[in-house]
Amino acid sequence: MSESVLLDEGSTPLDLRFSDAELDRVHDHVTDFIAEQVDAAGAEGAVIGLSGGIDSTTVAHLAVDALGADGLRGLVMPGSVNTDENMSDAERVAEDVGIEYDVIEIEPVAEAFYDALPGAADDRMAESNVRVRVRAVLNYFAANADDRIVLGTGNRSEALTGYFTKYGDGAVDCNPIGTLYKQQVRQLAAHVGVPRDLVMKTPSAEMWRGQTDEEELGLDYDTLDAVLALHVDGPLSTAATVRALGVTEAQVARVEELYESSKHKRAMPPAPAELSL
Ligand SMILES: Nc1ncnc2c1ncn2[C@@H]1O[C@H](COP(=O)(O)OP(=O)(O)OC[C@H]2O[C@@H]([n+]3cccc(C(=O)O)c3)[C@H](O)[C@@H]2O)[C@@H](O)[C@H]1O
Ligand SMILES: Nc1ncnc2c1ncn2[C@@H]1O[C@H](COP(=O)(O)OP(=O)(O)OP(=O)(O)O)[C@@H](O)[C@H]1O
Ligand SMILES: [Mg+2]
Repeated sequence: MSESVLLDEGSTPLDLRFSDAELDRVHDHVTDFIAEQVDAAGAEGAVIGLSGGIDSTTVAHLAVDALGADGLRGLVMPGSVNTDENMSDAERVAEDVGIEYDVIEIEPVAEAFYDALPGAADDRMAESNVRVRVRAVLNYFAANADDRIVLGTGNRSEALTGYFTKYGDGAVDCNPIGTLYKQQVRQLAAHVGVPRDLVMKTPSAEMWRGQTDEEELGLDYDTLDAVLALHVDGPLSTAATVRALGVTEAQVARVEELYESSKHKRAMPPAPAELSL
């Protein structure tokens, strides 16, 4: 099946997909970026956490195109919430791209944190963010030990909505797909040969059982991407965005709220202005 047939399913409020020629250029731009980042760090290669989801799968394919299979090490890190299907997909991705990978059970590490601060894990988000941050520590443990950098898998849609854990999956050395909306990541995934079932998989952070990104965000990714592109990244007012996309004012307001409330995640931690003494 051709890529265009694969991705033509369903209708999107705004088509942000690249032409075939653009897609080749995006591929080369991103693989050059990965190679340059490793080179600039004077590192031997890169580390990536593999979840079986489309973002990490796409970055793994691009990184192997950039660095060769020896240049990338995968970490598959199941916790109590991850489904067996996702974890076996993550291993399948590592095998498909031919990289060495480790499978590390994170629950004992996370449990040590829960025991260290009794009661804090009663808050579901606090508990879930610990697992995400445990994975970040392990990524850096592997990177430090092997002289590698940590590849992020964050995309533009997640960055603009703050849909990541601060110093968790956001703790990385670079974000190769960080300028691409989710819709474009899906297209690039098909372009680099990611199997169809992974391209079409429902995005999930797997913070808790049954979680889906779209349910938690309150919008489907195609609508989110469209509002981000026209209103947050683009020049259109709320009213013009509503007219252009056929979305509701409430949907635009939701995107604005996500964007505004997550500004702190896109900035260096602030310090007071320098005092002249
Ligand atoms: N205005 C502000 N200025 C400075 N700092 C501020 C702040 N507001 C909160 N904070 C700090 O940020 C913390 C909250 O941020 P954070 O710890 O990230 O936690 P939070 O944003 O509450 O939760 C993480 C979100 O990202 C989603 N996520 C996580 C991981 C992976 C994925 C995925 O797509 O795979 C998605 C997750 O489902 C959830 O919606 C606060 O505890 C506080 O320390
Ligand atoms: N169980 C896991 N093992 C290893 N890495 C993980 C695991 N869960 C999450 N990660 C890392 O955290 C990143 C953020 O998760 P996220 O869900 O946004 O991406 P994804 O799973 O690759 O794609 P999707 O958003 O479509 O589910 C992943 O891309 C991966 O690098
Ligand atoms: Mg996921």
